[in-house]
Amino acid sequence: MIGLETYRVSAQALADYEVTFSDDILDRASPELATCGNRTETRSRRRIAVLDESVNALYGTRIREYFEWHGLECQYVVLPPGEQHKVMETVLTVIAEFDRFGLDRRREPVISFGGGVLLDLVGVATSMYRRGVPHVRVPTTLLGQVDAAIGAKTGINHGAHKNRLGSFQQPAGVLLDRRFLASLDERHLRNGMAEIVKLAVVRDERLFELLEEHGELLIEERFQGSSPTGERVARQVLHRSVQGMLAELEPNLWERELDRLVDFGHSVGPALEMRADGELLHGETVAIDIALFTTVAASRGVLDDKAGRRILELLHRLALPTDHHLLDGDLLRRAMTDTVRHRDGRQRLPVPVGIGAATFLNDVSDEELRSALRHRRREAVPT
Ligand SMILES: NC(=O)c1ccc[n+]([C@@H]2O[C@H](COP(=O)([O-])OP(=O)(O)OC[C@H]3O[C@@H](n4cnc5c(N)ncnc54)[C@H](O)[C@@H]3O)[C@@H](O)[C@H]2O)c1
Ligand SMILES: O=C(CO)[C@@H](O)[C@H](O)[C@H](O)[C@H](O)COP(=O)(O)O
Ligand SMILES: [Co+2]
Repeated sequence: MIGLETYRVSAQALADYEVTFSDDILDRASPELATCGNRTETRSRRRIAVLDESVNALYGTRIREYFEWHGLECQYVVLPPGEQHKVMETVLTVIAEFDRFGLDRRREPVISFGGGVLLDLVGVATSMYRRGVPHVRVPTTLLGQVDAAIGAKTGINHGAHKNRLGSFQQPAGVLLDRRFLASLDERHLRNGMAEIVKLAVVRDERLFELLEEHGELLIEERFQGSSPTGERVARQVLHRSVQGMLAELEPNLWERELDRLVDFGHSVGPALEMRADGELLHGETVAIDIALFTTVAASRGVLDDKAGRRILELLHRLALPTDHHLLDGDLLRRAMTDTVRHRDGRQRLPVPVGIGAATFLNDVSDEELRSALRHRRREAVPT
């Protein structure tokens, strides 16, 4: 007690989880999937697995064979793919399945197989159910592997807003297996590349160079290492991306600090993504946002023209969009209003000051943004 009427409660939550690269998690000889997330002494042989519909079609048989071989009794829930399903209704469907299964509180990890959409929404369900049940994440998209799966954020869209509802929930474990990327279509590979470009621009010049030199090869080989160079670079790029992302996330996992470099690409992007209503993928809006704020930085002179050009050229080379017809002055203004609220009253706009280095701006006017947009359109390479 610190006064006559006041009791202070002070407790700390420890985040402690592992992100593990594994070469073939569905190989029955790999123990990771069978053991991941079950750290309690009273181990259970039951699991509930939530699968994206496409992942189920492609890998469902192998996943079922794996759990069966390991003597785990598993219930399967298959969810339809697509950002339009990242809503509360789907979360409640998942929760109804937990009830039907009779999910124990700690010893029966929920295991998710899918991209960022599925992981985000199952994350919401697992963080709410009994106020938190363990969740093992198995990302099957590039974007999932380098970003969505490895931090502590869960989220669903609500109203007109991206990720308006969600929670911070550390995963019980994350298993990264690039073999899943073999079946990913080219657009979704490029989409994942956008989050890698984001990270490279703000903190890792070497990663940026690797993308400049080998980005197209990586996409062509779907990160499967069909050539010796492709193999070496795929491993390097995935490891540098995950390592760099975790280095940004770990010291600020609960986002007490709102100046976040990994928000680069996400200042007006989320509003554009919602407005485009399925026409643009998440990573594509990240690319458009990167292009816009690179232009802001170059126009201000905090970024030299050569570096600015390299960033835009890399986006073009990776066939990522750098503009969209729905991006206009009105959208920019409304996006910034919401972003400032999300960042607690300040803009905190990450912008590059070189390749691999960034700063935050807090005084960008609506006119400056509109002017950057006009500038981008004048410079746009006709296709
Ligand atoms: N929580 C976070 O920190 C965080 C970070 C970044 C992005 N996100 C969220 O992630 C979402 C985007 O994730 P995404 O890009 O992975 O999209 P996604 O989950 O929609 O998956 C993309 C598509 O690929 C299909 N698919 C998945 N795995 C496949 C495979 N191995 N082979 C073939 N097809 C496969 C899916 O069915 C889907 O159609 C957005 O909602 C974004 O907000 C969250
Ligand atoms: O897209 C996401 C998370 O949703 C990440 O790629 C990104 O690094 C950041 O977490 C976002 O910039 C901020 O996300 P949010 O708080 O707006 O959901
Ligand atoms: Co993102």
